[in-house]
Order: sequence, then C-alpha cells, then structure tokens
Amino acid sequence: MLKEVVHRSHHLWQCFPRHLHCHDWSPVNSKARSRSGRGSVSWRKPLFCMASYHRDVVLATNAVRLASRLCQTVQRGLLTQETQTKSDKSPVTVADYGSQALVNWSLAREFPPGTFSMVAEEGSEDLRTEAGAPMLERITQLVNDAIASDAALDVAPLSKEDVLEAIDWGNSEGGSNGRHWVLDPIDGTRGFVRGDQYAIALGLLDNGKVVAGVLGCPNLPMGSIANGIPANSSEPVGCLFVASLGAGTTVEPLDGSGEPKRVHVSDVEDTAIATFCESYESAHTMQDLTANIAGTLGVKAPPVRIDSQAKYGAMARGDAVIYLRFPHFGYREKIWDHAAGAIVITEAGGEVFDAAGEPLDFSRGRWLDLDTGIIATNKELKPVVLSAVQKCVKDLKIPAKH
Ligand SMILES: Nc1ncnc2c1ncn2[C@@H]1O[C@H](COP(=O)(O)O)[C@@H](OP(=O)(O)O)[C@H]1O
Ligand SMILES: [Mg+2]
Repeated sequence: MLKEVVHRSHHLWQCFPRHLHCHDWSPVNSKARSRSGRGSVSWRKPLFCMASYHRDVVLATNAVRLASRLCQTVQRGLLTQETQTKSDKSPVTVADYGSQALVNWSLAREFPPGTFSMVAEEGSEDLRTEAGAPMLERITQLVNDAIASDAALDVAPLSKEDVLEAIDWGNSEGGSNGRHWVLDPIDGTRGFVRGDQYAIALGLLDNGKVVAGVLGCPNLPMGSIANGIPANSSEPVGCLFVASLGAGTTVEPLDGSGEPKRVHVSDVEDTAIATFCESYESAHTMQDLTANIAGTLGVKAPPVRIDSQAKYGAMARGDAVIYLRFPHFGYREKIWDHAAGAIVITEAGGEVFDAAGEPLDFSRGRWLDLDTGIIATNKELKPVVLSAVQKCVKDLKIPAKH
C-alpha cells in the first residue's frame, strides 16, 4: 500500500509552485492544503530568501514537525518496554524507528520514483524478528496517529510492512554525487530516554556539501540556555532551527506559534567571557581534555552540557561560544550526527572544523573521516581555539585519525 501512496502522490512535486520567486514566498507549517488537496505545504511572505533549496526546506520542515509530534508523544509516556538495546548497546526506542519512518514517508512521497536517497541511522532488521513484532505494532500505531493528527495528510493508514519499508528507505550510502538526505530520527537517544534534550536532525547533501538543515528540538527553551537549562521555567519550550545555503539560519517555535527569526553565533572575542558546550554523556566526549582546552583558553564558566545537536542550535543563536567534541579512541563519527547541525552553525556565521582546522567532509558516505575531534566557534575565535586544541591534543598524545 505504501508504494501505492508514494506513487499516487508523486505528482505533488510537479504541482509545487516552482515559479514563485523566493523573494515573494516562504514556507509555513499550516493545515492548508496544497493544490493537489493532499499536501501540507502552504505559503507566506518570507523573512529571507531560501535560494534554490526553498522547496526542500519546506518539505524538511514539515517532515521534522510531523516526526517531532510522534517523539513528544512517546517521551511523555515513555514505558520501559518501549526501550530495547541495539547490538551497539545504545538505547533505541519506538520513537527512533517511528520518527525515521515518518520523515522518510513524508519526503519520499514528494519526489519522483528513483530520485529519493536517504542516509539515516536506523534499519528494520530487529523489527522483522519475532521479538520485534510487538514493537513494530506500537510503531505502526504511533506513525498512523501522527499522520491522522495532521489534517492536511489525507491518506489511508500505513500497514506494518509499509512502515518497515519506509524505515529501510534510509539505507543509502550517500557520497559525493547527487542529492542525499541525511537523517538522525532521534539524535541524543540517551537524553530522550532520560527525559532531557534530543533533536530530530535532517540535512540535505548536494554533491557532497550540506546545503540545508532542519533541527527540531522539542525540549529546548526558546530563551537562552547560556546558564544551563532552567528548571521549572515559564519559558516556552520547543525550537525549530532552519538553515539553507546562503539564506542564513532562523529559529522559531516548533509548534508553529511564532515567526522565524534570524540568528547569529556569538560575537564574543574574549575567551575569558566565552562559554562552551559539550555532550552531557562523558562516554561521548573526553571531558578531561575539553576541560584542559577550556583552561588553556582561560574560559571561566563551567561547560553547558546537553545532549544532541540541540547544542548546534543553541550555539547558532549565541547561547554558547564554543562547542568541543572529542570522542574516546576508536569512535567513528557518522554524518547524521552533524550534517544538519553544521549548516545551522555555518549559516549563522560560525565555523565547524576538526583538530586540523579542516571543515567536516560529508561526501564520503555514511561516516565522517576526520582528524581528532569536532570544534565549532565563531570566525574570530577559530585561530585561538584551534591552537589550544592542537596543544592539548598533542599533550594527550592521541593517535591521529582515530
Ligand atoms: N562512544 C561515543 N563517542 C562519541 N559519540 C557517540 C558515542 N556513542 C554514541 N555516540 C553518538 O553521540 C550521539 C549523541 O550525541 P551527544 O553526545 O552530543 O548527545 C549519539 O547519537 P544517537 O543518540 O542518535 O545515537 C551517537 O551517534
Ligand atoms: Mg545521533
């Protein structure tokens, strides 16, 4: 049935008003129907021109919002039986699979057959076993509930087979040619399970370069988290960061209740008043090393520790000046953990680079092949941060290219 849905809806991409100039229109998350009567795209005057990736940004934004609703439902009612262990021992929930199925389904139906390529984190193997059957049942229900909650999505419910198939559309190898979407359906699964920060992170590669990125951060306050996440704050929560090549980065409420606002990385040039952020999980970064780097730079404030690419979003609006990530020996970074976040930073005027000072290379397939670590900061601080990183890494005697 899913194939049928996808096939029937392929005309949507042709109906899209490509003739509308980017100066005139921008996306809005609305219940209004597209010209076909089945899409969820509507239009309003833009804040910023989104160049040639305008349509992709609209589709990505709708997909991330749809998946965010599923994730929020699951996090609210998280039950222990909704968590299982993948072979790599990281927790994976029904929401990871459900979010991936929804984003893939939502995007694939908008492109002509054979032109949709997605590099995504999850695969359906475990769900196809007898032990995975109850989980698949629950995921299918969650996916259909999310679709039914969107009045613009007038489609028949998906079957379990449809859901498995949609999850597996994420098995592309990516690479340096053509267009590839990149998805982390729940980045920061550990934060998600803990009830903390997580992100739905969707990027688009065009010939190996990230050209668009959308970060849905359902638990991130709209206000600054420079001093940490406030407990019991009345601040609205839930941010959507959107970036595309040459169009800047915006933030808006994830629930669509406000307008997008342009953001910029911090312009702090004095490291003594700079703040830095890093992973909450000490297993994901060498916090001793980052403390050393911060000390070398004269950073006084304690690190802001939060899960997921919400860090990139927070940095893009100036909540932190530096992001330091140094996985323990032997860990290989994947592209879906950084693609959307990297363009959210660079379009906000910042830089993302490795310990050799090189930008991240997303053109080599599912993995990032980089020198030690990932660092983000503003252009002014890059030289001094890089020099402190290189000194501290050398002192630590980390083997190159781990
Ligand atoms: N040992 C490790 N070192 C570094 N990163 C790791 C890791 N184990 C898992 N990760 C990655 O760290 C991501 C979370 O990032 P952060 O630490 O910034 O919250 C995880 O994303 P998932 O939750 O999507 O699996 C996973 O890809
Ligand atoms: Mg991740």
